[in-house]
Amino acid sequence: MTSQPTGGTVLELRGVGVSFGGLVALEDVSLAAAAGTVVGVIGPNGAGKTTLFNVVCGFVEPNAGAVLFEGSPLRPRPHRLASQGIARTLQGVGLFRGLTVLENVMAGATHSARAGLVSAMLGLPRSDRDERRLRDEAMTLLDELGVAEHARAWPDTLPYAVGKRVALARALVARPRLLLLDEPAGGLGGDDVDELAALIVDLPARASAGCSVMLVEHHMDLVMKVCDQIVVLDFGRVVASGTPGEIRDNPAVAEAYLGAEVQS
Ligand SMILES: Nc1ncnc2c1ncn2[C@@H]1O[C@H](COP(=O)(O)OP(=O)(O)OP(=O)(O)O)[C@@H](O)[C@H]1O
Repeated sequence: MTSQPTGGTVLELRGVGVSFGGLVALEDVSLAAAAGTVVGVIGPNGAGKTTLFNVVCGFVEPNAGAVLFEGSPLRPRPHRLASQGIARTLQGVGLFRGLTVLENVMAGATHSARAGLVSAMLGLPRSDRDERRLRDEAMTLLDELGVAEHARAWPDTLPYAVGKRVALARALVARPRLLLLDEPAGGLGGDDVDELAALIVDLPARASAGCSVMLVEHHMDLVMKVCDQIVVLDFGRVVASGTPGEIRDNPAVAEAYLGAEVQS
């Protein structure tokens, strides 16, 4: 890996290491995610995938290496992530139960609204124009993701697959330049996974606000379908990276998964 940021690289990890006490969760991990692409991070259980995401989000501080976002050192702060241009969806759904679907999506953009939902919750004055703009943006996203009819519903009443889409809308409303998807297909059935794949493939090229995508996923079928580049972790190290075709044929990948159940 070069020491100069390459043009068009949105996220770069250089020699990142993370230890939890004596346990090495990531060791000398280097990877680069090109702008406008979908990058998959795969590997058996305990390989370090979630830890890698947590490093990018600032939940875990690496004890070695560097993280660069758009060529500059990234000092991620979980509470400021959206304003730094990064959004993340969680495993499961993770919507706020006390807010409607529309309010949940609006809450994803509070950093960009001069006075947003947080102000509203705190009873602070806010600009009607800001709120209208945010509401429109949130509705547009729900519409794009095919779940606008649920805008006034409460999260608890939603079918699981709809909840996942709402969570995606909430992440997208902040117009991230990098979107981290943590097991987006988890808990979804076959048809829903296919529809999700189509949505993910389109994310980098969205007219309103395209973004690069990095995803952690056990669902191999989805990974192979949507990713431009795949990074394979095993015991905290990168054991392979390449296109889906290269990864499929890589013996080191088969070895990493030997004995591990691969969901397809
Ligand atoms: N906060 C923590 N404290 C101690 N050990 C941790 C912590 N977080 C992760 N680990 C350990 O680090 C290693 C990597 O875990 P991580 O959750 O990143 O793997 P993963 O690839 O996401 O696994 P899975 O596919 O099961 O979610 C594991 O051995 C895990 O037990």
